Amino acid sequence: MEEEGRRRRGGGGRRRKEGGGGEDGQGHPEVSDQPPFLNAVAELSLSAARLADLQGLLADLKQIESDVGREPGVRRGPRVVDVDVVAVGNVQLNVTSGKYPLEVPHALMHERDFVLVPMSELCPDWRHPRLEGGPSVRELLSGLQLGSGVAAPGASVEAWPFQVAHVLKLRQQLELAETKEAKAAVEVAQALKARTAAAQALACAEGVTAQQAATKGTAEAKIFEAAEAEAEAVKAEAQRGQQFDGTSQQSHYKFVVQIRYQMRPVSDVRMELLEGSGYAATPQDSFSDGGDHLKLEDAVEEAKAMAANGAHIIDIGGESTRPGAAEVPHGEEIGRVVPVIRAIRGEGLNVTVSVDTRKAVVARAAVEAGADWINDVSGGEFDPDMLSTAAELMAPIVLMHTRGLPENMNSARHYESLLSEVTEHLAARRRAAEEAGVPSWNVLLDPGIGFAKGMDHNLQLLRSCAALVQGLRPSPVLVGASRKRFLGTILGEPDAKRRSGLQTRWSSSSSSSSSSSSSSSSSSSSSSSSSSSSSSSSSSSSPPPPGARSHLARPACQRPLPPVFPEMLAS
Ligand SMILES: Nc1ncnc2c1ncn2[C@@H]1O[C@H](COP(=O)(O)OP(=O)(O)OP(=O)(O)O)[C@@H](O)[C@H]1O
Ligand SMILES: Nc1nc2c(c(=O)[nH]1)N=C(CO)CN2
Repeated sequence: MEEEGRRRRGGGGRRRKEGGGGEDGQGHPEVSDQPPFLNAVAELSLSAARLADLQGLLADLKQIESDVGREPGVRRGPRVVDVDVVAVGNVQLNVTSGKYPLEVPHALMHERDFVLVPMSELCPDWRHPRLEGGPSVRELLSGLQLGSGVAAPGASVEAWPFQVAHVLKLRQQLELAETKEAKAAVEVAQALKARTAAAQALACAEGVTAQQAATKGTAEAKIFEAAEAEAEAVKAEAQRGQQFDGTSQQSHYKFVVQIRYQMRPVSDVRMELLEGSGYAATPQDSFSDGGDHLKLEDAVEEAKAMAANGAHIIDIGGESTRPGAAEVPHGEEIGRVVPVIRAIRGEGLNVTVSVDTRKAVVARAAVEAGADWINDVSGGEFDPDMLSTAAELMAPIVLMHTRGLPENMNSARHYESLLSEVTEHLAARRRAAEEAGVPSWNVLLDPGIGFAKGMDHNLQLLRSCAALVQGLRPSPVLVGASRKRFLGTILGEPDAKRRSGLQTRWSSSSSSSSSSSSSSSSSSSSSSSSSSSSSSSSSSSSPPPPGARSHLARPACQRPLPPVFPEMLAS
């Protein structure tokens, strides 16, 4: 009761933020170790029928949560979406029976900064009908210590997590609708649209384009469609001149709904193998395709085979990044990559097409030809126009860690503290990208395995993937390790083409630690190097190559999902 009494006096005495640990005031432990949420509130007007059946309304909200993909889990724990009724005008309700008990206003709304901050923009003068003195949202907020990640209204946008800034931006862009109700409904739709930003980040992490994500009937697409339908319905009702709250005092029965989307759990951000990193339109220059892909048709066939074998990302490069490689003039580079990108796009393959280039003009030509994202091994440092070009193209960009140029990077391998130097460098590159106008959700970071790094550095970075992901959150982290030289050293396989077997082993969950790569069966064929050999090789029973370490052979990757490196390599 004491607890309850304190809670009901308002925000002044209690200073808690979700995720702060302890209990939540309702006997549910807070789950502090979870990814951040995108928080929004929206105000809608209720129809008379809805007002008479608020539990039915809650049931519908629960249905939306489930449609979006929420599954039963730990109370207050990670959830992809949470839609709560915050308040309904000055209604006070506490129904404890039924499938969905309902307390209105929401029992904890007055002590949640993530509710009060957005609410203070929407309806700062709404008064809590149950708390002593009927404090307004403004007053409740002023008595509350803000948690990190939530800024006071009016604070600079930089202080906000990017998701919230995005919601704000959308709100500013709102057109004035004819009626208050329609405006509110459109606003919900707009706020939900903010999710597309997150969708894009997820799409990057999952190796699909945002466009594909939106057309795939994903959670994001569904909720957005639902919100738009709602907006249309309310608009239509408004046009018919109906009242929505069943009373003549519409503003009393505004219904405030809180919508929280949880960002993808960081531990779940998948480390993509940069499939096909050796797949270049430049046979003489490519670091590991051995000159197999001279012809466009071969390149397309290879791309098809890779996609069929579960590749999520196909990286097209027209300039080798191998140590010592020389620069290719940009016109020539464009001539190498653009036809391949066009041809692959023409095949309609469900893969992310990445263009591996350090040059802005090449990136532009490639994106215009259909590439989904830019992969810049110089982290945007080689060409001063790269980051602004990515911003202008609204293209996601992979920023990789390296030092110097491919010509001299091998002489820049001294690190005092590898992990922190790589992490700090990447964080600085991300800041530079943001300053150039690239939204942070369009940035992917890559530690650059093999770039200004020796064998031990590579292994240390791979073992530290979890720390990298943690240190670089919330950006997706991408790792390209397939067929690199250090793997050949470990496996005793100097021929890059034959190293594809390592990937095969990773991807073959049924293989035992002693089963080996059989890329030899296909590596001599011009159209089946790289990951295309994986399906044929899983049946192999040839002995492990000399020097193969059993821990690397641990099966982990279940196609089509790519492996998570930390799980794979941490011993
Ligand atoms: N105003 C309200 N809005 C939403 N749910 C409510 C409300 N009042 C009571 N509930 C009840 O709370 C229960 C748990 O809600 P939910 O599953 O959204 O919890 P949660 O997401 O873990 O926590 P919360 O929503 O409090 O952040 C539901 O079964 C619902 O019936
Ligand atoms: N982002 C990224 N791009 C690459 C990488 C890599 O590891 N990461 N490796 C390559 C071949 O050495 C070529 N391109």
